[in-house]
Amino acid sequence: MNDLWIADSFGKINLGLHVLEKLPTGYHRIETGFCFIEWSDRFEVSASDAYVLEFSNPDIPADESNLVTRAYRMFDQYVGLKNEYTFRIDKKIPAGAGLGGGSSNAALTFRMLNKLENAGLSDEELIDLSRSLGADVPFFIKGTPGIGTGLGQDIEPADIQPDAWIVTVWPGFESSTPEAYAGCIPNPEPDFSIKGVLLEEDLEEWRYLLVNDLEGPVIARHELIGNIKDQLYDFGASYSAMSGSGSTVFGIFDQDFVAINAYESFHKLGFSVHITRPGFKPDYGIYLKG
Ligand SMILES: C[C@](O)(CO)[C@H](O)COP(=O)(O)OP(=O)(O)OC[C@H]1O[C@@H](n2ccc(N)nc2=O)[C@H](O)[C@@H]1O
Ligand SMILES: Nc1ncnc2c1ncn2[C@@H]1O[C@H](COP(=O)(O)OP(=O)(O)OP(=O)(O)O)[C@@H](O)[C@H]1O
Repeated sequence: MNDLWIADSFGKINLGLHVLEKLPTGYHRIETGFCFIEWSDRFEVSASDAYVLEFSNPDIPADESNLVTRAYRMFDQYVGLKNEYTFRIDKKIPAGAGLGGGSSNAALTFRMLNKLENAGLSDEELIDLSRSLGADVPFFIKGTPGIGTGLGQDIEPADIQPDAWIVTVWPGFESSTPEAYAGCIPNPEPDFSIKGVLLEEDLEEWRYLLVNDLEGPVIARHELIGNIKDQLYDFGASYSAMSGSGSTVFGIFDQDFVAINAYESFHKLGFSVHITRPGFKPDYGIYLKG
């Protein structure tokens, strides 16, 4: 019988983001804090005669442009595949939402192929292979909360997963990453570092110190993102911000009943909303089904 392997592809949020400098390549040097959310896609993978990619959500293009296909082709090119595989993905994380769903899928594709093919590549080797696929992919391969510098791909593990509830609210539309960066004026010398605030300041202080430099220009185009942020503060969030280049907004709450009230209120309004437990640690296991 053909083995069926399952694993979860988790989303991320950015706890603050400084855009420091525009580089000659057009990319930007940044500093950001990455942590995990429980919102995840489910992968089911088995060996097959040819490569097949299927999504539960037909809106995701399952073609050569897909980050799973690009990771698959790259692994085949640089490492070599002995078998072909079918990937069935139950897609729950909204795309273009600032939650890194596509990047997380690419990272899990590398990790699954590495395991199923017994290729034995280290995380660092997988990270080097993945860099051209997206700025967020190395974080998802590393699999630990941390501070991202450079293009956001140099990850220094740090204990920054909030010991509090995270409510993530997707406003219902995509937000463009290139447009978000293009709308932002880099500041090479911010008054404080994201790392310093996340490691040294209490959660209650974050709203006065932390920023996401991409937020202003994106809110100027999408007022609803700013409204959701205000609403999360009204519901009692200790800290609220847009994640990455948007469109998702998150609120961090100290108390469970306050977080659950915010979650339920957004849910009633028809938003796609998710909640992450304090100190959440993703299960990075790849398991045989059955
Ligand atoms: C906003 C973040 O999610 C924060 O973690 C990332 O910086 C973006 O990650 P991503 O979506 O994986 O981004 P990529 O697919 O690598 O790049 C998309 C586009 O974003 C811009 N980009 C991205 C990363 C970076 N450090 N500087 C940039 O200017 C570039 O215009 C690039 O063409
Ligand atoms: N496997 C995939 N899952 C989701 N989107 C994908 C995938 N492959 C390619 N894409 C495309 O990539 C684009 C960005 O998707 P993704 O969900 O990674 O964005 P994001 O959450 O804004 O990422 P980031 O936070 O890294 O900017 C989407 O427009 C989508 O069509």
